Amino acid sequence: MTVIKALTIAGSDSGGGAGIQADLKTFQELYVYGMSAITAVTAQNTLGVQGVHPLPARFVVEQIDSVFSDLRPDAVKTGMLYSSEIIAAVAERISRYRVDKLVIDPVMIAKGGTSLLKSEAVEALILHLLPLALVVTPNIPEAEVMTRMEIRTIADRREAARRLHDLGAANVIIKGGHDAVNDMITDIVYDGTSFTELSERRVDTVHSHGTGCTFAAALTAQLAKGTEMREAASIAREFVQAALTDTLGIGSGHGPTNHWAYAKHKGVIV
Ligand SMILES: Nc1ncnc2c1ncn2[C@@H]1O[C@H](COP(=O)(O)OP(=O)(O)OP(=O)(O)O)[C@@H](O)[C@H]1O
Ligand SMILES: Cc1ncc(CO)c(N)n1
Repeated sequence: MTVIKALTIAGSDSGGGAGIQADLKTFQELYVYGMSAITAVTAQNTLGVQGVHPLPARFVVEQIDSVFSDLRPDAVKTGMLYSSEIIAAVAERISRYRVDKLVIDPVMIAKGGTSLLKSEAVEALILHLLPLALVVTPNIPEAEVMTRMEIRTIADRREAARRLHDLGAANVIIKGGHDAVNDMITDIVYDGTSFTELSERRVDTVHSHGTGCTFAAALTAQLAKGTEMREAASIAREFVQAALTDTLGIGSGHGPTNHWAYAKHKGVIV
């Protein structure tokens, strides 16, 4: 049996719904062996983020080196990176290890409003990391910050995707979860040539903590297996839709999505 492996470089969410925990659960559900390099530890639950404690950049690098020197991953995902020091260090290692399947989820702000990326680090993310991306997966506010444009319509999303591609990301997926207007939620996938729209019915739930991490982790798992970009994005979309629909209903705030739901509904592992 060939074991497919993926590495997530991200922050820890003590509540288990987002960050490293969401990534590893998602990898596991999709039969990918999960590994982690933790950038920051958050004290977090369904009510919000109570504390953030970043790790030194050199210790993030030490974790990455430990993984690569022994367990070469088939794909790498980044999530919360917190500072420009951590971003520069991660980018250097991604280049050094010639990672060709890098998924960047440009995590900036938690749902309750806590910053997970210092504002000074946005430029570093764009300059150092974006050019290394096989795919970047911003939500609408993150895409607005990175492109410095306002995104209202699907045409705006396409323009933002073109700009992020021009900044160096080979593929761009702009997620539509923050579109409060429509009953359908549309993610757009841009490969530098053509656009694909992934539309699903909006799930009306407060239990949506970690959707972004879960989407990018499912995408990473599929890319690690060799699935092509559009198909991988479509499976990731399906994974999140199931995780939002078959809700766990735990916690008294914005609860986690259900990482078991996809396999349960499919009955088989893809
Ligand atoms: N209410 C919803 N119903 C259906 N799909 C949703 C809903 N909210 C988000 N999604 C989907 O979940 C994925 C993540 O999208 P979203 O825009 O919420 O990312 P995000 O803001 O980065 O997530 P997070 O809140 O974890 O930071 C996308 O595939 C999006 O289409
Ligand atoms: C650690 C961590 N990463 C990402 C997110 C975004 O959902 C979060 N809330 N916490």
